Amino acid sequence: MERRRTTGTKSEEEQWMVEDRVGYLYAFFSSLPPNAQSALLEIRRDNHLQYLTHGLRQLGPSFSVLDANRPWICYWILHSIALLGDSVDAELENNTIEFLRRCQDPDGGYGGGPGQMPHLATTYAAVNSLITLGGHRSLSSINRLKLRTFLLRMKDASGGFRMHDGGEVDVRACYTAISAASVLNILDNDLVQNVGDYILSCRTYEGGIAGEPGSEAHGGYTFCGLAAMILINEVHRLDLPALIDWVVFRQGVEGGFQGRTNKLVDGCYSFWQGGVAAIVQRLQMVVCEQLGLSKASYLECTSGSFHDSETSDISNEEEGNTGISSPVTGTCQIRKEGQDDASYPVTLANIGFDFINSKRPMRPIFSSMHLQQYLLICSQEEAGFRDKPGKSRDHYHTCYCLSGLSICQYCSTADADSPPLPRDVMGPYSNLLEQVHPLYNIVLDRYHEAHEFFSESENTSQCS
Ligand SMILES: CC(C)=CCC/C(C)=C/CC/C(C)=C/COP(=O)(O)OP(=O)(O)O
Ligand SMILES: [Zn+2]
Repeated sequence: MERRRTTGTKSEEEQWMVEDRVGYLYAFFSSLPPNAQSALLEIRRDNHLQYLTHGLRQLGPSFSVLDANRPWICYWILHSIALLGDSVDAELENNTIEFLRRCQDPDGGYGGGPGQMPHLATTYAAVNSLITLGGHRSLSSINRLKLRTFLLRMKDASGGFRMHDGGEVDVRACYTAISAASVLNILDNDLVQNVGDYILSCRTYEGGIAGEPGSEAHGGYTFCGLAAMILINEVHRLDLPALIDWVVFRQGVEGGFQGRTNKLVDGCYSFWQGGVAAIVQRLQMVVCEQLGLSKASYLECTSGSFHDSETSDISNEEEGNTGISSPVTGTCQIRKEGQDDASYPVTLANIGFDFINSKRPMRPIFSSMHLQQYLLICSQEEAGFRDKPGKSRDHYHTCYCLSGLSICQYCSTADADSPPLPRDVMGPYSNLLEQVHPLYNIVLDRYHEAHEFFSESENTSQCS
């Protein structure tokens, strides 16, 4: 079959170059004897850990580098280390908590460095970093009362959020605000007000979500929009069949995902697009409802998609109930079109928790193996990960390539707490990473610790 070559925002030369480099690596891999192939598929855990720890130390004991991105660097590194099943030593942990404390603005939120203006992106990164570090000192260093005030100040008349005082309003700002508020258990109706309308205004004719109304659909923003819509309990308002259609066609012949139509694949979209695909797996009832499928068709299209116990769980549902009520998707409570707050009360604080405890009623909608192959053979370096062959490693790509690998490894199990089967993990089973909460991109056990911590009354009193 003739391969379709696309033209558009990337040049044909660029696409050929990627295909040549990727093709060369795959041909090289195929030419190797089995033991050498296995070695190439191994996650070079120790090397990655060394690269990451060195990166965090480079920020120095005083983290004095002049950069507006430092909480991000902390998050990319700490999250990567957590995904690899490790943690930093006590000194580095103390330095990081202390540094992030100095980034916290007296009026709430976190800036890119001490004394810098608070910004939603660095606030999200700082909150996720502190949750990833875990422990009382780290979690209680977040001033949630002031943070809520900062988030409310960022709220725009459109319902969206602006990144910082006087800054741009976009879907990234909506997600970072909602994600931080949700995980810290400070999400309320004032913050949620009309944010769904803003996100809906960013949908595009292709089926994905853009950064702002009128822009092009992009994987980064589609992840942000979808995750935020779930966290505010309004995901039923998105056109999920159209979104699925868009995201599945973003996986390229190389195995990796592209961020938008006619652009090159890049390892970081393994998380942004792979995360969208993994999230959608738990929304099958909403999808079926939007497609107008009856319960019988729903059962038919899910039967055999996972293990027998999974299908029998679903068949035990009340007759005629095609709603997205809790039993079908585990405990995930997702509102149906037309249901109002009064008829379908939901506690905003529990949405993230219920979501991760829900089952995945359907199999992956993308090729997990092909994506793992791209990540392990084309993105992995001796230490660290990169966008694509020919590019250099960096902490951002290391974080999102590992996050994408974790998404791939766990997306074929129906239950949140069953370990993946060896056949679903490319390379040796020792490649298995920690599982992430896909709505926040935080390693699951750190998420659970934070959820418990911020649900306890003595820790929530500063917010009431
Ligand atoms: C939580 C949070 C802050 C999320 C951010 C999400 C994210 C990655 C947004 C992408 C932004 C964007 C339009 C990149 C395009 O860059 P490009 O033109 O260099 O890349 P491309 O060719 O792959 O589109
Ligand atoms: Zn990238």
